[in-house]
Amino acid sequence: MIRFDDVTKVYARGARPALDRVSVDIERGEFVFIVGASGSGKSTFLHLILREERPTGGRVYVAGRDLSRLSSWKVPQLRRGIGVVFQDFRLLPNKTVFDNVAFALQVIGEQRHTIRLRVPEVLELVGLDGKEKRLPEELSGGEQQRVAIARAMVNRPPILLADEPTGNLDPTTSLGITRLLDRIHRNGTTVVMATHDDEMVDELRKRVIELKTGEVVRDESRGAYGSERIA
Ligand SMILES: Nc1ncnc2c1ncn2[C@@H]1O[C@H](COP(=O)(O)OP(=O)(O)OP(=O)(O)O)[C@@H](O)[C@H]1O
Repeated sequence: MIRFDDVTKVYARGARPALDRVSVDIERGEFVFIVGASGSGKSTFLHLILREERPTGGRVYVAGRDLSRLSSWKVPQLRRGIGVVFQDFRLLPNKTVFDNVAFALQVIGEQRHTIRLRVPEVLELVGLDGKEKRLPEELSGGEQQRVAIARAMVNRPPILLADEPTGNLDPTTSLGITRLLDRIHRNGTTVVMATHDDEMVDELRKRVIELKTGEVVRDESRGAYGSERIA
């Protein structure tokens, strides 16, 4: 589903690579944690999948498409197939829960009856039914993140990228969010989650790819957050 073939990313001439000859294959339907210290290249990894950045060397493939050969006018189509969730939720503050999620369908020109059907469906999936009319400020952090996940999933993308989705949440709330991402994964979505959240990684025991100064130093199928913690 996602393939990095010897990918290097250098942002500024002379700077140390943010990613250094990374080769990784993520199958359709996998759940993968990307871990590593701050600055190790996790966000860069996600930006390359979205073609928000382009590699300096090597190739990135998403759903069989070589992103280096993708015309600019096809980038929106690529991104439509990828839901994205961020640490800071990024909700529209003056729109209700329903409208925040509906907006993702409106911008791609979905019809009103599709929107009326899909939004309640996805809000139920994330456990927010009954809160459609609230504004983001009337929700807890965990609920706001659920809205963001609903917005990312309402278009039914085959891939979900999450960049530190539990970074602003307490441990109990984080666990709920991570379990929700796991449920989405079990429904068939390929999930890639960059995180510092050791408890989440240890709880779920999914594939773990660890980056260190841009290099893959570990890739385990049922990994823990830190390699030293593996029995
Ligand atoms: N737009 C940019 N321009 C220049 N350098 C950048 C840019 N984005 C990231 N970098 C550099 O690339 C390296 C990797 O950054 P990246 O954001 O991918 O790491 P990260 O693992 O996501 O970090 P964090 O956990 O703090 O979010 C860092 O040295 C960073 O300073």
